[in-house]
Amino acid sequence: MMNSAPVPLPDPNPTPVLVVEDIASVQHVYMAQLQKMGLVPHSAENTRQAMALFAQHPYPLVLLDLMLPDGDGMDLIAQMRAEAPHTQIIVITAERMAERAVTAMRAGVFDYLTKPVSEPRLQSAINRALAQIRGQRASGSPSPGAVGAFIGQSEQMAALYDRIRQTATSDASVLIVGESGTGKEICAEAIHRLSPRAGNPFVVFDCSAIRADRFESELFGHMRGALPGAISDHAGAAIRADGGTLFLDKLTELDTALQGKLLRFLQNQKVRPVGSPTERQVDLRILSASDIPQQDAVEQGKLRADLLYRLCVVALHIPPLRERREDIGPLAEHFLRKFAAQEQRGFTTIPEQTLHRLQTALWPGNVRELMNMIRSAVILNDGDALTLDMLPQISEPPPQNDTPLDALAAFDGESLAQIERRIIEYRLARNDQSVPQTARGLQVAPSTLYRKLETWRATEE
Ligand SMILES: Nc1ncnc2c1ncn2[C@@H]1O[C@H](COP(=O)(O)OP(=O)(O)OP(=O)(O)O)[C@@H](O)[C@H]1O
Repeated sequence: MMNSAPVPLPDPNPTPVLVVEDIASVQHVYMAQLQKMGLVPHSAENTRQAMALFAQHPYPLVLLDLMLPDGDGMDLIAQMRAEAPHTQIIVITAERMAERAVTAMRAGVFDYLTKPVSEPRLQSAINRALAQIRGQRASGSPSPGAVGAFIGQSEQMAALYDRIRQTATSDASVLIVGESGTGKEICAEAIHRLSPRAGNPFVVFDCSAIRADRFESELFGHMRGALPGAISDHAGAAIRADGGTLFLDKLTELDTALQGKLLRFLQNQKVRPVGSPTERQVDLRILSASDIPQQDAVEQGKLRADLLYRLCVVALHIPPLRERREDIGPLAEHFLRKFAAQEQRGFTTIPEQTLHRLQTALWPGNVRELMNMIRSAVILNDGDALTLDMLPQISEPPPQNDTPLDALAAFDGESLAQIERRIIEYRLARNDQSVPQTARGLQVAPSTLYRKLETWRATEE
């Protein structure tokens, strides 16, 4: 019997690597080396090609020449790190200037090699970068399982990514529920990009921006002359999305009469543009989003129950940012890098004090609010560190739970139900009787409060 050494099994998911190098012979050497190491190399000759490939696939590893025919590789570093903060970049350049090496390392590159690079040196740098990538994945720290444009590895978000992956392969309708700015649109886009329809269009239909008299023309399109001002044929959202995904954003802001029309269309997916004599069958996957929990929306008369059943085969909930504070740091760092690169500012760090304040703020506008605040701080300031004085709009942290025990004595002798009622009524009074606002503050669904109010009213009658 032959006694051979065990042959390593091929890696079922080989790592794709982007090689950005304009000299064909050099590019060939790197590609051969990467293939020998069981990796999958893709090549780009210039910054334009590199960013086009990178936009399709944020490569975990990039080998990058700095002198490219259409630009400086340093700009690519900034853009790639802004798009995909966990990508490892190995610079291989003929430039020996120490200053450039320092700048590149500061910009976050993994290694800086000068040409000519020996095979063992290159192999060792690649192996170390791969170990780092594997380490990140194993430790679960930077976005191992994140989907699409999402940043954040809290337990809640990791569970959401799993559900997104599961639902992506099906053709079922998905309703995405979450407060404004939590990432419902990027969730919908991630589902589409992971689905078998990814090669076809993803079209957003913003229900809040539709005038009642334009609903059909926006959704189904119109023929020239069919409406005042219709100077040419117009393809509606349903036709533009044919074969792909139609995302109905801000669903509950659609007038309920129009919701009936939408339901009829969803039942047969037949489109007749305004003014057209003929009907056309389309093939769409429907995703939709609401910032009100679905049952509350039905109870409040903002969503027809029959439409909900059609649109919500699966419901996905995106938690508000205040319920996943561990995501705030990675998100803030991502936005800081991204906007610093975009605005050509030198920001690289968020000091502990700023981070703490970001992590304890309430963020009623969720990730969008955090993003906009960092963007404006970057535009209006410069420096290395994002200091607190650059974030004047940041809200005060919620008061600590240090209610003096004496204050609680006011509830002595009352049942838990009575105390709850007093607190709810107090908060409602402070919020001008707004149930949604009070529910947000108490971190319960508005339906919970509506039900309680109803019960109290009934017991008083
Ligand atoms: N987890 C996240 N990681 C990175 N960017 C995020 C994340 N969540 C939201 N964003 C960004 O925040 C902004 C708001 O996200 P998005 O438009 O998807 O929110 P939304 O829930 O659809 O809001 P609205 O209900 O107001 O339409 C976008 O620029 C999006 O890219």
